[in-house]
Amino acid sequence: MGIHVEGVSKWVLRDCSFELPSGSVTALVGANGAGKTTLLSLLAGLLSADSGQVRADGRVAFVAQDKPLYKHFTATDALSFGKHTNKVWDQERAVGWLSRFGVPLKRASGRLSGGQRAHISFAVALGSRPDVLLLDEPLSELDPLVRKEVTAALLGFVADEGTTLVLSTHVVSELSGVADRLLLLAQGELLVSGEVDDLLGSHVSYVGPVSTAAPGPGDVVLARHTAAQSQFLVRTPSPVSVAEPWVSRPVSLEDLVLAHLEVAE
Ligand SMILES: Nc1ncnc2c1ncn2[C@@H]1O[C@H](COP(=O)(O)OP(=O)(O)OP(=O)(O)O)[C@@H](O)[C@H]1O
Repeated sequence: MGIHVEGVSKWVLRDCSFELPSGSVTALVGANGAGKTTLLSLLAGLLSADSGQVRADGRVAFVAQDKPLYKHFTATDALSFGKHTNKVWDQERAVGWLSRFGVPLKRASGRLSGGQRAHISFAVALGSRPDVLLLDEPLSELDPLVRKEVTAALLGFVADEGTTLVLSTHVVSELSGVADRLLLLAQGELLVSGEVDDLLGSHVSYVGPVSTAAPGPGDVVLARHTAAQSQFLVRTPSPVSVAEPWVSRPVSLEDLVLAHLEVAE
């Protein structure tokens, strides 16, 4: 149960095409206003495309960025709502999530913390046993330890049930080891798309003496110069070793994302 998107355009989004296989974990990154929520809303079927096609196979659940909940609803009410509005419902899983994270079941959500409300949204989404789970900045309300636990739990669903996960985030430092695919949006355009391993294998950083040109082949994504040295982050299908005094270094996912975002600014 994957996602297929072809030539989709909507307001700021222009001609986005990509495919996400079943059981993949995709990080959707981009600056504020790049179009992440718009793209997730299209995938969730909450918006329709002006042109192009979106196909998400199976049941889709979407946890919106602001995690909207009726403020008088308790967690129990929210699960009851989930049960009555979804064809498939797994009460045990939904309740299990809330008890794992210690969310009071009988307190109105208006009197819960942002993190506790986020857990109610997760519980409702997971209770619907989605094949495709779309999360818009899911971790933003959570403390660092809980972020780790939530991420591990979500990856558990991917591993155990082949759930296809797409999550937008600004916290690029936490993507490594989580996402196996990347979608990077800049001003509505899909600037980078693909498997993380392929992308890391096709980017390299060259560091050496001050120079106006990179010492090896490829498209320069970002160049930085100090008084003493130059550094080029380059995209190339096959990184080569460079002659001394230059050194080539592998690029981390964070470096790669930040470089593309910085250039797109
Ligand atoms: N209902 C709408 N009608 C027209 N334009 C919209 C609408 N909603 C959002 N936009 C515009 O679309 C652009 C992309 O917004 P979107 O919310 O998708 O960005 P985002 O990448 O999720 O940003 P952020 O990281 O700040 O949440 C913005 O310029 C925004 O003003």
